[in-house]
Amino acid sequence: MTHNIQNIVILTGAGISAESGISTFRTKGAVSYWETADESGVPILHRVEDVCTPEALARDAVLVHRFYDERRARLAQVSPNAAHQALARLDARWAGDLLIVTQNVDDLHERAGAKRLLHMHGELKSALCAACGEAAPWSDALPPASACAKCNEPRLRPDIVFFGEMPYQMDRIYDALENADLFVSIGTSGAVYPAAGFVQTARAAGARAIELNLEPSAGSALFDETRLGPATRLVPDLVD
Ligand SMILES: CC(C)NC(=O)[C@H](Cc1c[nH]c2ccccc12)NC(=O)[C@H](CCCC/N=C(/NCCC(=O)O)S[C@H]1O[C@H](COP(=O)(O)OP(=O)(O)OC[C@H]2O[C@@H](n3cnc4c(N)ncnc43)[C@H](O)[C@@H]2O)[C@@H](O)[C@H]1O)NC(=O)OCc1ccccc1
Repeated sequence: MTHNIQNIVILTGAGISAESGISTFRTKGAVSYWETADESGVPILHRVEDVCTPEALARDAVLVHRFYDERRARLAQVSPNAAHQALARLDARWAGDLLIVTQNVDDLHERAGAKRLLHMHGELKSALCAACGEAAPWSDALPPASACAKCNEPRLRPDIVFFGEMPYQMDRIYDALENADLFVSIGTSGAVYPAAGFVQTARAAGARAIELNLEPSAGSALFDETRLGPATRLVPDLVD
């Protein structure tokens, strides 16, 4: 990390958790899928429209809850990898401003020790009350119809930002982007907005922009530099 860099914003996507065994997003043409697996390991493709929109929750809450229950249960079977750990080391030692903005809803960044971390699309381990907006840790003891501890309404949902919903803490993110000297994007296809637009905001503010990805992304041309390869190699190389 060169000397004239004070403030850093790091954006991560599903690619940083891929080597930990968490599946990435699939986009075939216009249709986007999430892949999980049934108990015998047979892959199941869920269309985003069926599991990750407010309409889907209204239409079939049991399916949406089962989809996120499966992904939450998967967290117990996976661990942070060398890329998560390298970012946690950088977070611990960096004297300037640093913010890790993740699109991921898994808990691998914080399990690696990252502190200056923001989940812009929510977290699997959090429950949200659809009535009063109260967020609370998700506990598996929570039967689907259980009530909100604050307003007692039985309308708890996964604390996940669905498509069509506003991502979390956008003001804090844009403040950090406008003050960044370095913007690093790791393991993201640049397919989903507003995250896919952060590189333009950072560059417009004068930041240097580096992309670390297995393959070129939809936004590669917007970066000063693209390094191709697995995150577990590229991220330690960048930060150590
Ligand atoms: C599909 C897309 C076109 N649609 C959108 O972007 C929509 C609509 C939209 C808004 N603005 C637009 C402008 C233009 C076009 C469309 C839009 N955006 C929204 O709806 C957003 C909300 C979007 C958030 C939805 N929720 C998620 N996640 C939570 C759920 C869950 O996770 O289940 S998005 C979800 O999908 C995205 C997946 O992308 P990636 O993480 O990048 O993963 P992907 O698999 O695609 O790519 C992985 C990459 O890693 C690389 N890789 C793989 N292995 C490795 C490896 N080992 N090492 C390194 N790299 C690796 C691969 O090469 C690949 O490039 C992430 O953001 C993820 O969080 N909300 C909103 O705009 O609200 C409006 C609004 C405005 C004002 C007021 C109110 C409302």
